Amino acid sequence: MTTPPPAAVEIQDLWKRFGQQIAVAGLTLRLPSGSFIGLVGPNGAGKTTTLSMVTGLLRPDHGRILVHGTDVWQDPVEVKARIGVLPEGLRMFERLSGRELLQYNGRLRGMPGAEVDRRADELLRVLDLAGAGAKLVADYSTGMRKKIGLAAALLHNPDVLFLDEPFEGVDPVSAQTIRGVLKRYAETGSTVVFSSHVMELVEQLCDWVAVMNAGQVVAQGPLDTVRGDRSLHQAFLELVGVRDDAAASLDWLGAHPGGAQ
Ligand SMILES: Nc1ncnc2c1ncn2[C@@H]1O[C@H](COP(=O)(O)OP(=O)(O)OP(=O)(O)O)[C@@H](O)[C@H]1O
Repeated sequence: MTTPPPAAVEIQDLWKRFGQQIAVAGLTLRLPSGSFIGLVGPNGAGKTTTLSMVTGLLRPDHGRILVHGTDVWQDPVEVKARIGVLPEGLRMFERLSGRELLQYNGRLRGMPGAEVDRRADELLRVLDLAGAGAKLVADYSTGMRKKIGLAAALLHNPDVLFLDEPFEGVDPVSAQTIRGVLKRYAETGSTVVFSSHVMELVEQLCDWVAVMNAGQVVAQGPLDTVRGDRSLHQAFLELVGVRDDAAASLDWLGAHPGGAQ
């Protein structure tokens, strides 16, 4: 019997409630180190809430989260030094240029200035932002914002990278660039955890998948085990219980025989 790889992230009985809404309901999850992990689930499943709690941005009501064995909420400084985060709806310092943003992030993390400059140059070049390094972040497009956010998350070479929908609103060329950077990062034995709605992308990139529904994990494991002999798309629809008849009651929609009503 082979021993399983150590956990990069271990979540035990995690709960989060917003008023009447239970967003995360007793979630338990183990994400192996050195894996490329896809977190999938329908809208409102609790992915962003979970990632926010795992990365120390949102305090859980209950439960425990360990990143490489360190408790996120008991020892946040140590954990935050080891992780990189690209949150959803990333808020950035809009009046800094892309390069200044990276320099600021690097200095905040205590890195020497010369090393920050060297890495910032390389990241800007690899992410096709070299020509936009002096442009204000406020003037960046959606895809450029994702890329500079990714650069900021990678700058200190974290052990684990958390990305909330990194490909949302990104064109195919930029998506390819981001994919290349993430693959290169994962090949070094680091761990990537990203949420996405694009099953094809998760299938292409990930070797491990966790499927969430209604605040809980309904499947987790190696990609091949979770999808079985189906596509991930099909497995996902079956796991979260797709409703084929959802639109049937919209009998007023379409067909205007006697003119529009
Ligand atoms: N700050 C908040 N206040 C109130 N309810 C919230 C808040 N944040 C999340 N929720 C609710 O918690 C549930 C889970 O939301 P969450 O954003 O975590 O889901 P998600 O899986 O990331 O969804 P999506 O795929 O649409 O981004 C939803 O019902 C949402 O309305």
